Amino acid sequence: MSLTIAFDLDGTLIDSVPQIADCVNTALATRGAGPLTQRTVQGFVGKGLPALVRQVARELRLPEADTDPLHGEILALYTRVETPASALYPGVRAALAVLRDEGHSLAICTNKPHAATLKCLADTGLTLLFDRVIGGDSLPTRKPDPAMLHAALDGSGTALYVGDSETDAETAEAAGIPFLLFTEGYRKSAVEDLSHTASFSSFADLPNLIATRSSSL
Ligand SMILES: O=C(O)COP(=O)(O)O
Repeated sequence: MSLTIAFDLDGTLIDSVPQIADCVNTALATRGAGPLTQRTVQGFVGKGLPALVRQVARELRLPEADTDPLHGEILALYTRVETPASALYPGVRAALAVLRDEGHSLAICTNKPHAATLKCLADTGLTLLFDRVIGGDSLPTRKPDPAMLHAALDGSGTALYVGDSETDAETAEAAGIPFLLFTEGYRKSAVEDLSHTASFSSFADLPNLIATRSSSL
């Protein structure tokens, strides 16, 4: 059976924290603030850029009035930053190619800003694999609101969402779509806390896992 499979981006297909941290720290350096470690920045990824900037500002006690300018500067850097192909998690490209060859339609549903998402997909050579790309500023609301996932799935009844975080799991649940958890990404809680969720730790296993599950969808 062919499915529409939506993927989260940061922490699912791509380990993008080094690039995000670079953008954040470049903008902070002009203020004489920071730098923040990649680990700290990773903890702020998942709810979109405005939420990340608010957490950066809180962490460093930056003046409230600086939040909007800081967001604008980070967004400008983020839209230009190069993502190396090595940022893809192992096996991602091959797994996506297999899923396409099997006739599935693929989409991106990420809270990363849309322009930065398109650049990241182009840099890593993934653009042509996806039929639809919904970014964090594509719609009035972000994940965990399910509207983004509905848009990414474009009305397809037989669908799956693949992501790495609690936000992704919550989004899938709100949309009524089955969820597959990639356990090697930026999840904040223990895997056991999400043990009711089907999971995988290697993209080499994903096509088989989807084939097994698609029979029960
Ligand atoms: O928070 C972000 O900017 C992106 O996060 P996501 O790709 O995991 O949705």
